[in-house]
Amino acid sequence: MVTRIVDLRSDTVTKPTEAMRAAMASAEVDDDVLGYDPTAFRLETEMAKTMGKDAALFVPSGTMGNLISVLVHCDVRGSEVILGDTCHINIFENGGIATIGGVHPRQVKNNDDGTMDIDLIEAAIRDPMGELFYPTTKLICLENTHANSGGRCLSVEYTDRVGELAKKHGLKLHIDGARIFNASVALGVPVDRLVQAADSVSVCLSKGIGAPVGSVIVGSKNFIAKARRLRKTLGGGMRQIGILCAAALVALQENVGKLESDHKKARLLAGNCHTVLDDSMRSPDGLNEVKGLRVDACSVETNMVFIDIEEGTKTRAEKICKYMEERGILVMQESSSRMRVVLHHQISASDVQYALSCFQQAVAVKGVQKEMGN
Ligand SMILES: Cc1ncc(COP(=O)(O)O)c(C=O)c1O
Ligand SMILES: C[C@@H](O)[C@H](N)C(=O)O
Repeated sequence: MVTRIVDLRSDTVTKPTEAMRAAMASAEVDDDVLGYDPTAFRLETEMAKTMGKDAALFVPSGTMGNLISVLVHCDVRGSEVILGDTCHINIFENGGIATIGGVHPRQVKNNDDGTMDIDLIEAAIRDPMGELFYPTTKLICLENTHANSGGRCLSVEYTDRVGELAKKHGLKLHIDGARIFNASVALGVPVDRLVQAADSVSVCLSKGIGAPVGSVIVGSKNFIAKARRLRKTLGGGMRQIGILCAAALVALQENVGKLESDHKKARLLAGNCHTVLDDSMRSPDGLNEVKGLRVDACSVETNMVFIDIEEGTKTRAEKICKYMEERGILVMQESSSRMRVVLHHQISASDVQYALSCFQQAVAVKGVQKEMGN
């Protein structure tokens, strides 16, 4: 009988802490459409300062944060945005920038590390001489950390170079910073420096930061004024949102300092990276030593681990996920041969060891071994 659920599906699954619930219950609130909810104002002021931008706006989700940001930058018909082919905006947001915003996506291949080659970005910029035929390039989007690359971090040097390219061509730069704090902690770069080159950033508070709901977009005062209006257009203008913002303020205080521990737990689960020299990061064994599974432990930079089923094994991800779920461990199935686990502050080191042992059993169990031809 399962007595405890170890939820590794995502860092979006965390439950509000008692401190968050207490803050929600006592939050000072007002109508944020007719004026300013005072707690929302506090959160937005804090986030603008933290991110090094002039203004900020609370939004219900990261998806809406990205949509609003793209639509503010791409404000004329026929606009085009350059973005990665495996980025969240392109894969997981229902194509909202096109279906709702009429913005044309111009995909550039994402590299394994989440970057796009800068020369390919530049090659994707439309030549104004062809304006009779071409959409108009208005925006470049980056994603840091890059989720579909396994939570890989974009360096500040790379981000600055893309920013210089955008400026050179009169374009804007938006960063989908759903997990920007994870990148900041992993890189050891202050978050405001990491996004310095960006005109706008969408930051999820409901992921590793652990708030129950919400994201914040940051940018110039003029950008945020337009974003506020667009949020209302999209139905995101909400009334006494101080109840949600109070939890986010607590989350920012409580959890940014725990992100490094989330990363360590991810490395513990993934296993040794052959290039790791620091023994404090070594783990005696990890998923990368489990026969039948393949994990690139060296690509684990933050809180995500992608787990592939080795070539030649006949088991499938859904079988392993089911086996794990029967033991109280929830894992995200990415495909028939790929699974993802995401670490967060409500996963303990003992949970990690339990998950590791269950994965080992899952691929050692007779049925699976037989299928694996052992
Ligand atoms: C990289 C990235 N961007 C944006 C989002 C969207 O955030 P939300 O789920 O709050 O809409 C997510 C995940 O949810 C994400 O992983
Ligand atoms: C699934 C995806 O939309 C979500 N952002 C996650 O990483 O869990």
